[in-house]
Amino acid sequence: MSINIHPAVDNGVQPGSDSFTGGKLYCHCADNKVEVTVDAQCAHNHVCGCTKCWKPEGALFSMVAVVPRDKLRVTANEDKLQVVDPSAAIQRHACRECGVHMYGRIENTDHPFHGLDFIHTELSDAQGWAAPEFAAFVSSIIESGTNPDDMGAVRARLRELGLEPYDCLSPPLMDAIATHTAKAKGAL
Ligand SMILES: N[C@@H](CCC(=O)N[C@@H](CS)C(=O)NCC(=O)O)C(=O)O
Ligand SMILES: [Zn+2]
Ligand SMILES: [Zn+2]
Repeated sequence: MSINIHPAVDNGVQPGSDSFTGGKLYCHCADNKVEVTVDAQCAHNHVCGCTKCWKPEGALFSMVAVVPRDKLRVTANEDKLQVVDPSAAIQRHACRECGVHMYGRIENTDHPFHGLDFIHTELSDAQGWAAPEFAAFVSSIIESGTNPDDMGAVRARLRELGLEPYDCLSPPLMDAIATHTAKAKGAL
């Protein structure tokens, strides 16, 4: 069985550059592409198996990272963007023609990740974006039709690529979310 995790990692994870400061993202339309300009290196890049994140054709996982929202601007064809699911915590702005998700934004100021936008760095031609570090929501690929019997092989392949598999986010990010919640409740 061939396992297509994501085209950006299937031939090995490429390291990012410490001196990288951002680039432009383009949707998949042949013309009048939506263009998003990001003036920052990304953080917490990872592959995500959830059904909500945009995945390229044939990939089991999405690749998604965050940048400060004040470092991201839509610089061309913004009129083609629409929010995929207005009820979701992450408002994913997708091109209505090609379907690619250009950025995800959290508008709830109480959310632990408010202030960060979610991006797919593969939409950029620039080299140097920080590499994916782990695999999130791995079990969720079953919800998109992956045979549960294949999960052992998928997790083994992720480990081979150096992408430790988790069924939610990584422990440091789950700790950051819990810390935010504890502070909001006064427990910390
Ligand atoms: N099992 C669910 C998990 C969805 C999920 O919780 N996704 C995570 C990772 S992207 C999340 O933070 N979602 C928030 C949102 O989509 O707004 C699915 O695959 O649809
Ligand atoms: Zn498009
Ligand atoms: Zn996701």
